[in-house]
Amino acid sequence: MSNVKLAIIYYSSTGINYQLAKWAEEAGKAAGAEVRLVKVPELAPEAAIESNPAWKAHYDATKDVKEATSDDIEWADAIIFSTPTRFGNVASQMKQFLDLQGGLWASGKTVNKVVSGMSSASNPHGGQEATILSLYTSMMHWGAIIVPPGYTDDVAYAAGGNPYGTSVTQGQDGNMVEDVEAAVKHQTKRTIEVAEKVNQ
Ligand SMILES: Cc1cc2nc3c(=O)[nH]c(=O)nc-3n(C[C@H](O)[C@H](O)[C@H](O)COP(=O)(O)O)c2cc1C
Repeated sequence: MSNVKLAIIYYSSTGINYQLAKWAEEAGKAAGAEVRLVKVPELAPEAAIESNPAWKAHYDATKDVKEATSDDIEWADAIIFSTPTRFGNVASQMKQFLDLQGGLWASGKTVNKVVSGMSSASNPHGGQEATILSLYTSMMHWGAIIVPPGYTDDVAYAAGGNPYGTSVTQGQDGNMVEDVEAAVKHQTKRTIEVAEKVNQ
């Protein structure tokens, strides 16, 4: 049984980062952590969502997933973020959520959170690393403890070998190209293990 409280905070428009988040949730529960899976609020205009059937379908399918709040950050010992790449950067929905944590940051409540990031893009080199690095830049300002997966397990290689954080390519058919489930689960387990050490 782990003493770690793990928040998995994601944004997803067509389901890829939701699936990454779900695998992280599974791994977190398997490790005995207390887990919250939450999505950041959607910001896009209704018309944009309606114009994209895959986006609309995912939006409707995940209506019941709880929305992330500052309380989830304050509550968590460890946080796994998952965000799609948008022009090589963190999705604005995720960025908005981070930017709304100024009050928490100012009161020192983001310090020593153990964090790790995941991402996806439609090209194998479409900006996944840059997106995760952008996320980590904000985490440095938070005084968070960043836990990259590195090459701490061979599963990283089969998943495309991104040491910054697990990332995946979304193919033209909308599905994942690489098999990254094991890498997500390893990254989650490792993040929890580091949080356990920090909690000691
Ligand atoms: C506005 C916009 C910008 C995007 N920018 C990139 C990009 O820079 N590189 C890339 O490979 N894919 C890009 N994509 C594709 C998305 O990253 C991809 O569809 C996403 O990772 C799927 O994740 P999701 O299903 O969780 O939303 C972009 C998509 C949109 C809508």
